[in-house]
Amino acid sequence: MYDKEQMRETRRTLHKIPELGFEEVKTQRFLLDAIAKMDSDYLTVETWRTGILVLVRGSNAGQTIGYRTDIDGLPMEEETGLPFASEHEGRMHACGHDFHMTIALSVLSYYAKHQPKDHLLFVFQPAEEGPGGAEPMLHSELFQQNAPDWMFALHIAPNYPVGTVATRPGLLFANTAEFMVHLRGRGGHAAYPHLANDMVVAASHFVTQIQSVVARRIDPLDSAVITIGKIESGKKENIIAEKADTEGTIRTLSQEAMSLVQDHVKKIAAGIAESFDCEVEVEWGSQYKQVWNSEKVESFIAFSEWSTDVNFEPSEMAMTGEDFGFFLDKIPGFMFWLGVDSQDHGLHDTKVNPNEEAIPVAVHHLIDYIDHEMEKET
Ligand SMILES: CC(=O)N[C@@H](CCC[C@H](N)C(=O)O)C(=O)O
Repeated sequence: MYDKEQMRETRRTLHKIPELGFEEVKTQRFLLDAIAKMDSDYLTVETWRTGILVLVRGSNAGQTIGYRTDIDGLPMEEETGLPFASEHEGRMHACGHDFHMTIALSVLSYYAKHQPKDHLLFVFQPAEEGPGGAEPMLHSELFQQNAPDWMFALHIAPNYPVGTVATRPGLLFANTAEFMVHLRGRGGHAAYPHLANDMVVAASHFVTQIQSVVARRIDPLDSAVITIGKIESGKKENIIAEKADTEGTIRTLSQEAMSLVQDHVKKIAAGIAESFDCEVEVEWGSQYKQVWNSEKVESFIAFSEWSTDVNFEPSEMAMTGEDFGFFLDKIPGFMFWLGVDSQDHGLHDTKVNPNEEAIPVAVHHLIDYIDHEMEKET
């Protein structure tokens, strides 16, 4: 198995080469090379787009256990100042997928040397941050040929200390929907607003008005979030902008709340077009299913509570999204948080710096847990 030093080196190499969803060419190459070096005659390695599926054939299999890691980075400029910071301009592993991949590779390298009793399917999935690799991968012939009986995955958690694993039965992560709103008016001179049709003002009203959906349309005992993460408009202080493009994401705990919010985003956009006498187009991007932990999570919770190597915390639901929800919609399993102690800078922060000590903790806990699950079946 990888030793601590190899884990650190692997993580740092991956950290330097973040790539966006379905562009993970270097990442895939790196992973394939690392897997090839494991040189085991009971591994079957197949690629699916920029992802990889590795089947570890068990010696006396009664089940197939799936373990998934995501492999893509984010469109962000890293500001950590670390010596192994991203070498790809405008790209960063700011959501821990470099950790996730390193952990998956390390666990795989262990089973490449110690043949498991059951089959293990390692899923290196592209495009979690968007446009979403899980859904098409799940439906691919390749995945279906080796579909696991149950599967699980982890996500780093900056708010928990190293050594902590946290999860809960049922809903863990929210339903998500990306949307883009394009407003088109008439540009002009800053001194003559009455002759133009200002899309900065229209977009500002849109952004403010949609916040009232959460405050006034969602049952206070339910929950929703609407975040506009990007606005693009205008060229100069004295030119009235003829267009504004906004991008946002909706998060809800229920599918009903999701439909309601989406409906109101459309209505408000139409209202803005009417009152500002402009054109509007609402475009929907990827929509992820909630992450729902099946009863299988109980075995992980019990095992983690009993283990002296980790500290188990019952976690709250989170408004983060994860396309692993598509796998869990069809296959029993669960997701859990892994503490990486980056309190000042969280996920999607240009300065997030998770503690690498969490990697061996996760690797050993995963191997112990998988071994325990395989022993139960004998
Ligand atoms: C764990 C995490 O941060 N996941 C992402 C998933 C992206 C969902 C999609 N691109 C969207 O923005 O709706 C997250 O932002 O929660």
